[in-house]
Amino acid sequence: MEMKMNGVTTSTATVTTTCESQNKARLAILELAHMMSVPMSLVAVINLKVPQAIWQGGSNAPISASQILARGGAAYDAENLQRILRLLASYNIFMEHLNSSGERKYSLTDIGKTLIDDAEGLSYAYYMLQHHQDALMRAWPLMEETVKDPTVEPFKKANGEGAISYYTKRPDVLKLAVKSLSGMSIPLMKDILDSYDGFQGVDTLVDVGGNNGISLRSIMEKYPNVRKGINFDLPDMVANAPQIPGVTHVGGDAFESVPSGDAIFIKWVLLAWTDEECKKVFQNCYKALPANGKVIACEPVAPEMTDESQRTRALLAGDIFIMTMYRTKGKHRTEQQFKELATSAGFSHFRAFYVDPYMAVLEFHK
Ligand SMILES: C[S@@+](CC[C@H](N)C(=O)[O-])C[C@H]1O[C@@H](n2cnc3c(N)ncnc32)[C@H](O)[C@@H]1O
Repeated sequence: MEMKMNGVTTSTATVTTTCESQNKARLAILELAHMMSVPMSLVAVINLKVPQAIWQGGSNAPISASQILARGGAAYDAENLQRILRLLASYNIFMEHLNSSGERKYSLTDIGKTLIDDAEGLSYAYYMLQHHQDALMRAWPLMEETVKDPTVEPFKKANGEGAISYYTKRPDVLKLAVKSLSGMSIPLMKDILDSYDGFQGVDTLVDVGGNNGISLRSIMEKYPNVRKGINFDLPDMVANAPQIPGVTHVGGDAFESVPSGDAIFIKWVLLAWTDEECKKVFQNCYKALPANGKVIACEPVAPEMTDESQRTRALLAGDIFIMTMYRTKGKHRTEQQFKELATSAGFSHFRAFYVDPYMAVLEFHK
């Protein structure tokens, strides 16, 4: 609607729209200012064992905050737990069931169920705990340092040493790190192996940066043609790796050399290295492979376009995590960046398979 007063034309529609967009902007910035409440609430419910109290071996029947606490047997504050659960319900981690008398009960959504341990005692809960432990939390306030001085990682500035050396010196921290990696790997490997068949025809498979060998185990269970698995990682990492039929654990440094095999698997490793380091490892892989050999990398692939989708946000947030914790110049790379790195090390053919929303399988053929 247009109004003319004293020769000035005012449009109420425009005023309303401007006002609405300013309100939305103020709301958005407040949500961001309080964002830390979300991961810290998740950590709190994991530590309080709330998901298991609701899950009860699969019943997942809605229960109230006081019933959740009663199942744990502790006389804790139900009102405050309910406040945490309400926030997490707004992020679709719990489903809130509000009855006519105003009582709130909670069950687990699909996201909440990722926090429930499987038969091996693994889940995404350990990934949440790993990412929010004290040593990592100390590094976050130093993130701006990556812009001012990209030569030293904030993690190192905060803790006096790099992340891997920090983990390997502390048995409890290392245990959590390994559990968090395994909890992510098992469902991811299942998805990959359901749709990617590039392990067919491989007899000896090397997993570079394979940690405890759990990915090799999944591959060899699905593909019995892989008779020999070589799990290659830093000596401190393989020192206590579990025995897996057909798998030999080998300690070493991928920047120096990698063991030979028909194919080389490398998952969730390249992201933590600089371009120069990746090139060096690609060159070492090239030397270790036969004429028709291939590298099968499984890494997050950054989108070319920036948008507001959950996938883009998860991948870009992961990129900042790497920059802050592992290598200021490690990164989530685009498909094109991966291709250029591998080509510079001599690989001639490249294929990408988007089998998972976060990680893609990238094949580099000799
Ligand atoms: C993020 S973890 C990924 C582990 C495993 N591939 C997975 O997907 O669960 C990175 C691994 O790379 C290993 N690593 C780091 N630097 C290495 C090096 N120079 N040579 C061999 N392995 C290395 C680490 O010890 C760690 O186990």
